[in-house]
Amino acid sequence: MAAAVMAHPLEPRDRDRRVYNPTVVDKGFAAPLASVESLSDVVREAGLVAVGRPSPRSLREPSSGADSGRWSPSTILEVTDPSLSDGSGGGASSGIDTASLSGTSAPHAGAPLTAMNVEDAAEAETLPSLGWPPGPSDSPGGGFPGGLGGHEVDGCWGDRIVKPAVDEPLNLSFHKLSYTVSSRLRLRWEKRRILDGISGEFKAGQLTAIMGPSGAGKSTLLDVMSGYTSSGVHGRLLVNGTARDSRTFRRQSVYIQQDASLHPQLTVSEAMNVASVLKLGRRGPEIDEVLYSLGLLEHRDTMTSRLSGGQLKRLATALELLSNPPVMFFDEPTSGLDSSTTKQCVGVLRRLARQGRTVVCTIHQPSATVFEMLDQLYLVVGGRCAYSGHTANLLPYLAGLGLRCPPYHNPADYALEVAGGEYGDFSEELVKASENGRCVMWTTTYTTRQQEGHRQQQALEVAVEGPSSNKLSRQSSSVASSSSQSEQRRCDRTKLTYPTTFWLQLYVLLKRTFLKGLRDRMLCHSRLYIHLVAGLLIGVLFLDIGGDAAHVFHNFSLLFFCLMFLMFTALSAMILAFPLEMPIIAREHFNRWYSLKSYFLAVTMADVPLQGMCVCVYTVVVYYMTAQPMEPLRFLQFLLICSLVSFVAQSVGLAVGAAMKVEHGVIFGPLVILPFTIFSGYFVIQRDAPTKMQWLFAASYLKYGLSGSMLAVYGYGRAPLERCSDDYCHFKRPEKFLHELDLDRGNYWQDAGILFLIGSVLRLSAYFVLKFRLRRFRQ
Ligand SMILES: Nc1ncnc2c1ncn2[C@@H]1O[C@H](COP(=O)(O)OP(=O)(O)OP(=O)(O)O)[C@@H](O)[C@H]1O
Repeated sequence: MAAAVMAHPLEPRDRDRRVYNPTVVDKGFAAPLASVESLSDVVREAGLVAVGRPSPRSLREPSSGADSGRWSPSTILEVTDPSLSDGSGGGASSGIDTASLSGTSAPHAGAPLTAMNVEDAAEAETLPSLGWPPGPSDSPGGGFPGGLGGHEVDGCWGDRIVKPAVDEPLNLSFHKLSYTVSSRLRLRWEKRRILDGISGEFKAGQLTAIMGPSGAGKSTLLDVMSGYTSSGVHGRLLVNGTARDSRTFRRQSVYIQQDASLHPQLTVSEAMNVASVLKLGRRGPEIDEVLYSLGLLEHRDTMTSRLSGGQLKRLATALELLSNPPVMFFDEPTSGLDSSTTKQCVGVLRRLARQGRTVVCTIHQPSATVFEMLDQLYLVVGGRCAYSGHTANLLPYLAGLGLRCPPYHNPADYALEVAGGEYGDFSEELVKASENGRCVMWTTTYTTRQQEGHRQQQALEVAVEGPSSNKLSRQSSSVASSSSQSEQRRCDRTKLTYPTTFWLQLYVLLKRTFLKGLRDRMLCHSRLYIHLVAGLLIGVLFLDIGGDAAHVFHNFSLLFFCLMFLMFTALSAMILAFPLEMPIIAREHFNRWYSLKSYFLAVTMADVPLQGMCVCVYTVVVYYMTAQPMEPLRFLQFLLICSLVSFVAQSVGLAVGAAMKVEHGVIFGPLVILPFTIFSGYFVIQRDAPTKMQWLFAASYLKYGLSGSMLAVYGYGRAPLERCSDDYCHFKRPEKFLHELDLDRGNYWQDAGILFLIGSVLRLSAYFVLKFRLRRFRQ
């Protein structure tokens, strides 16, 4: 029997009665002490019907209207005072109708909840809504009703609600899956099979852990299942029984890798905003909701670089959770976490699963408590399946093979010891017994099988009595219509490659890259100062030589040095742009935040203002101090040529950075551009070079830079130089000097055009190299 009491749960008079007041929920937790996360605790502490033990009604009635997809307060709790219940101690739960767990009316309708026990399902379905929208963000408590100010949330984030249940549960299965790589062994390419014909199923609503000894193939299996690795994979991958379409599946799943690669220069909320706009096309209320549910709300203004390891992992999950994906893969989400944080982390994964998601993770040596929190275990040994089934069935399974776990021994440890060969080599027996993952008899518990039987019995009754005679049929028809709607939504989504347009992606990524650049003050300022200081030094060294006919060769050296300097600074600024971000690009691009095109364009465009400023500062200082001709057109032409040379050098840097690792790029980059200096026309004039080497001059972009800058300074009918600090100046007339250097027939605009062309082609190549590298990076 349900009872709604109009008082705060912690008010003394009600504390005595131990009754929770649902109206507090309705009012958005306005009461000072009832913070949202403590709701379940309050109920538990109060000795009431646990959150995981709702009434049948609360299980069946999702909220409607504007709040659909979430659970309205009325469905959160219909709290029953045990004293008023039937005395079974289970309160309303004692009356749970197992049919209500069939998933027909639940938010994860259609998801087979075969291995979920009653409590688990109830836990999933009675998770309270956060009552969005929250109050003003500057309110105490971070804008959440009920207030979180000063509340230590880190300790209980595993107990919180996360995103609303998914509307499209997906069961993944794989049959005879193999993955082979070719590796080079003593000048020979050898094929190595890492996954060997394994099968299995990862169900919606369940938390599946992949375990096994080191090197068994756990991460590889996750890579293959998530689609992160696709070449070299053979076998059948199915989603809800039909062949997996990799493009569609990428829209439905996210993969959170072991090393949470995030942008250290952004705060938590900035990172969430970027993810939200890219994934949802807007900055939504989901941000605070998700942050809250993962215990990060009070850290939202913290720089990502200052987060702890566990917080980083949670942030990585929060970023992907924004799009409410039905399938989530986690590679070792608990590595590096202490036991308490590990428990919280697995708690979050379990909750994500309970809301209808398919959650698969790899895990190393879970404690007995953590192991109990898992639903399904997929044990891998040498790329084959040693066990696939419910965690509760592991020990009976092993016992059936004569492998008895010692009393008080952690089952997870025992399984790993067996798999690792500590009790002898049982791998063949295990693989045989599990039929390499095909055997499904261990996937359900005894209790669940009973529930399953009960549900089938009910379905049979409905079929006999007719479709309209039972509420189950009504639920079924609503499921049918919702599944056709979700089918429609799926079709709509299939047309889109990314959630947002190219231009929005470009805008967001540009903004993010700018922000990161500005935050990296050291790099940003030092680049500017280096150009200024170098300009001043060169200016002093070559002071006033520009108009002196006795120093034309010195001026020639000066112009060449200017190009060299700008070339190296531009190259080194861009050479690290991609290698350092490769893990981040791989994650974000794979999880469909943006296309590679928009990322590439944003990164290359974002550096333009800073590099432009650097070139301007340097050029203005040097041009003025060395007394080059004070004609605006000549100055602009010189500036343009300098900018184009740095554009080309940036493109070389991007291409080298895209193709190589950081350590290789730093060494190899300067080596790539050195040959261009030899054939620039400074050391050897083109007409004096052997005929067979003439083409190398044509390929040297520095030659066009030097030719262009000389023409800008001395070309186009410049008047004879007025000053001559020597007794005799042979090159008083600039055209005579240009003729000496074989530049008198040169064309400035042609040089500028060729430089632009070379820069663009190199940039395009950098894009394709990056695309290729990204593919290789995922293998
Ligand atoms: N691209 C590859 N080329 C060659 N060998 C590979 C490749 N990918 C994986 N392997 C090998 O496959 C085996 C399984 O690797 P995987 O990373 O999946 O193991 P794991 O079970 O996750 O190990 P750990 O628990 O230590 O992380 C390892 O021996 C690894 O060296």
